[in-house]
Amino acid sequence: MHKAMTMRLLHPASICRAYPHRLPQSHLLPRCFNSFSLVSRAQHDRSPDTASDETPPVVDGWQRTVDGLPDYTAEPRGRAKGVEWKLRAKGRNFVDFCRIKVSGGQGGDGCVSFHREKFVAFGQPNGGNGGRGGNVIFEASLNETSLQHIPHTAAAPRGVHGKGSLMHGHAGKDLIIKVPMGTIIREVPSPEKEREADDEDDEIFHKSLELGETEAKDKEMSKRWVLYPRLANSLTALPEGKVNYFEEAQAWVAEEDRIVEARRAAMSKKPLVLDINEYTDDGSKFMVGRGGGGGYGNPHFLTTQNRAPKYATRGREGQTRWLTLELKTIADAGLVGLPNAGKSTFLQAVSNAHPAIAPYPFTTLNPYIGTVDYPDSYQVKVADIPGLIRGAHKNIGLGHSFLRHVERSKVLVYVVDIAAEFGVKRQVKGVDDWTPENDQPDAEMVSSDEHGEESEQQQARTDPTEINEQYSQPFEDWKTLLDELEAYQPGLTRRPSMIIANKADVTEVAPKNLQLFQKLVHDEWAKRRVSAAAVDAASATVTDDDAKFSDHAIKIIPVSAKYKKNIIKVTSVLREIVEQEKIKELAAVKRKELREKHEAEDSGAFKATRRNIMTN
Ligand SMILES: Nc1nc2c(ncn2[C@@H]2O[C@H](COP(=O)(O)OP(=O)(O)OP(=O)(O)O)[C@@H](O)[C@H]2O)c(=O)[nH]1
Ligand SMILES: [Mg+2]
Repeated sequence: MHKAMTMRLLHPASICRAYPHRLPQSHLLPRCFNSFSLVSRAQHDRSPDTASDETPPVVDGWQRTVDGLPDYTAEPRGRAKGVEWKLRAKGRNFVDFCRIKVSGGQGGDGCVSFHREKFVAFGQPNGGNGGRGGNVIFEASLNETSLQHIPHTAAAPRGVHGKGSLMHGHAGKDLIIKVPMGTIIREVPSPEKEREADDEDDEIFHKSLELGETEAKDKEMSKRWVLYPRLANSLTALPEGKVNYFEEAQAWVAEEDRIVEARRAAMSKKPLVLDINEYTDDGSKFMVGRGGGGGYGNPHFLTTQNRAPKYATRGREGQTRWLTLELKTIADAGLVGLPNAGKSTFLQAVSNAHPAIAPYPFTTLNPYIGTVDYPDSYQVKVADIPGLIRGAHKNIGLGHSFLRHVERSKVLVYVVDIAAEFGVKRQVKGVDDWTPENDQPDAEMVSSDEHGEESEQQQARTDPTEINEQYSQPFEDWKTLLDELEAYQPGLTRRPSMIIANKADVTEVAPKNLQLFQKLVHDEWAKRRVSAAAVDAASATVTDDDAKFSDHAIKIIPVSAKYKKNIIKVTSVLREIVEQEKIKELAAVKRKELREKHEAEDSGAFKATRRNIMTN
């Protein structure tokens, strides 16, 4: 009985080793645990109850037909839950935004100690200083691609306390956290709630203890000072005529504290903002949490009058900051398109990347970067992002926060499915089933104009191609993309752009669609440029080159990403635009550097004159 109970508690692997003769034939399989599960599954398959079950058994992820063959018409289990599961943002292991609390390590405490030796009655003070606390440092790294590894709190280790015989404590080790290129670090105010809760906790603690006045004073003192045993008693009962050197030392330390506080306040006047961009070198380091200084050992307070100081200071607290980290991928071109437009297929066709490609929406969940290699070793980085859908700015679909990954791209590449037809491609189950019918206007609008809404709905139910010959589904898709980009960041669509009319191999509809699409796009682009120029002229504030509307006409290139047709043309056009933009950007950077240099020179001259005036 006892043996049987023990067996039940044992891990299957250990049972394998302990009782090999009790196992079925399958114990010869390499892993015991697998053998058990296989046996149980085999038994399950054989049992008559299971055979009569209404739902067919699932093996290797595929449902089985009545004959026991895999039913390839049914979706595999994992995939069936795909879209809904993804929409709930489950299973995402890519993090592009996070908040972190960094705190530098506290300094080590100084030590109170005196030299002890035979025949030396009163040895000199020899307590060592404490080591400084470790710093929290961010290091720009090309090897990181996500913020997943960033901890919620990062505290550097504290400095080691000083010891007797003048042994200084060593400094705490710096905590180095690698952050990917393209990360923007911003300091944010510390959450108020937490601070209040902390204060309350302290108060409750003090009240519960009901500390007496002297006890509370001692407690306060021990936060800053390390005192020799029974020093406090000797100070209170100081004989007349004796000087209290401890008060003198307290005044020095208070003065130093004031200076340190003032310096810290001056340094933290402006909240920290760091941009680790493409001009940052790999391995560059940025200190974000400074460690506190170490405490002084008692020799620090030695004077000609006071030969035996019996006090040392504690280490200072490290700097604490709350930071947000936002990763904005750096690429030369960003692919923007509806789900299933073929963005990932295009990336695979032009670059060395192998993103996931499948005929269901939101295959791509995380940005993916591919590099297009040209014969002369020139490279263009292209970022593939999840698909955008109408209403993404209202958090429909996967939302639009992932657009931060094309925000820094020099060129926007719209990928449009040129074979799209009204009501055909929108019947994909899940998210992509938007039609003009279920795009209901806002509740306020409904109440204000009920009759108008009715007639609008009636119109929307019919096929727009029947009413309007100029209706083009690819054009509507492209406009959706523009609207969503503008909703994310006004002015983003002014960037240099090109359009890839993908799926041009679908010859039944693509050529007809392309003609109408080209005409409509060119008209719309011209209209946008004119209105943008008018807005710029009205507001004289637009001086930045980036904010101006891109000066070239938008190019539309028919492509078949799946069959790799017209790829050379599209990559050469892409390179042309990227090169132009790089030249412009470089010129802007040089201008900025020159301006900064002049400013520095001017301020230097001013300082020199001031010094001259002071010395004269
Ligand atoms: N006929 C044809 N099919 C294509 C072409 N390009 C892509 N497809 C198909 O379109 C489907 C979707 O392709 P993806 O590359 O996954 O589309 P995506 O835009 O990355 O989609 P999401 O990642 O969901 O946003 C796949 O079944 C592709 O085989 C093309 O040029 N011609
Ligand atoms: Mg994709």
